[in-house]
Amino acid sequence: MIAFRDVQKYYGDYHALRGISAEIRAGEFFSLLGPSGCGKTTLLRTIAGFEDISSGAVLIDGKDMANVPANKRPTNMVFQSYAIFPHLTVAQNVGFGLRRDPRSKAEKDKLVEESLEMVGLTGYGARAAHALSGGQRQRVALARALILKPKVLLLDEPLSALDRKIREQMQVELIKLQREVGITFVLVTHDQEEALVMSDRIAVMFEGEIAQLADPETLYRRPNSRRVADFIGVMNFLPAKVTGESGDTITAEVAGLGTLDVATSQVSMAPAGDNAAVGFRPETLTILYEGQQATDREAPGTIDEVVYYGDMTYYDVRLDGMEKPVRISMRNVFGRPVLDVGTRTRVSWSPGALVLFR
Ligand SMILES: Nc1ncnc2c1ncn2[C@@H]1O[C@H](COP(=O)(O)OP(=O)(O)OP(=O)(O)O)[C@@H](O)[C@H]1O
Repeated sequence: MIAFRDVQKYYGDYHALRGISAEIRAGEFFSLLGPSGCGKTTLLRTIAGFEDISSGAVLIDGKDMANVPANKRPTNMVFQSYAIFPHLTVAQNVGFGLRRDPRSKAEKDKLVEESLEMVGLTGYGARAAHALSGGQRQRVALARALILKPKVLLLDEPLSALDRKIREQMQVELIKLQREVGITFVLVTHDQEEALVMSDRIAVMFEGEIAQLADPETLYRRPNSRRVADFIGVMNFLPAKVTGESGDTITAEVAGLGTLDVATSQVSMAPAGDNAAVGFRPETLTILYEGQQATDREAPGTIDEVVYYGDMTYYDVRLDGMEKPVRISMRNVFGRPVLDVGTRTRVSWSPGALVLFR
């Protein structure tokens, strides 16, 4: 549907996009995720035609967009600042893009009504746009984009100005909407949780390059570098040394955990650094209570810090012999006490849950 072929973009001397090659499939919810300044907005704008590229190509449906101006592309963009016109009604805002459309007023009114229904604003047409909440305004902006039936909807941090509760609600609504209309959505966000929740696939970007492009689960379970692992959620790292390889097993000496064998499928193929490391997510470790057995391996340690979240508790545990603690998340099941700082404990872990970076 959309293809980037070695896209390079310079702003003067600044190299903002450094050879982007990727494909976005028709009908998918695709996110560009990365820290501020990594080039995700610039990349999104090259799809819309708001940004020229320095070299390479952007194709939509196989057609090179080089000489196609923004208003001739099958795309529409929704911005963070939901630029709607406060002095117009909701219906006038939504129908704005149809003002030069030759269809009759009755037909256009019907389209406006349909679009409002899609975003859950049935009956709001006559309201003044300035009298809407942030979430409602964002819906109006969406309806205004959808009424033009674009093949691709481009979303530039559309939810970042909303309160957490409304943002989470809108995330779910956007996924539903996307499934319903079947349009390709491309979302820019710096919020990893948002990207994980909403996307079919995510491109993680750093400094003008795509570091990894994968579905949410692969990004979370099998990040291809420590940097990606660190950006998506919490990952613990322990220094490791690879001591042997045979067939599809690699043996590593891991600080705090000892010697272990990992399958090559658990080894990330990031560029080799001087030192290897193993990474694991907080929920793959478990604190063992008195009398509890480890499901696989266990290691002794001391609780350094306790952060209580109601439904779960984070424990920072210093494994014996380690200077820095690892973070462990535990679901708070009824009847389980929260352990105190300083408690000696045992940690259950499984070699199958970790990733070896080297
Ligand atoms: N018009 C411009 N002129 C010069 N430099 C620019 C221009 N637009 C963006 N840049 C620079 O290019 C880099 C990428 O910008 P871009 O807006 O794509 O980043 P981003 O990942 O979307 O970040 P943010 O989340 O902060 O918007 C930044 O360092 C930015 O300062």
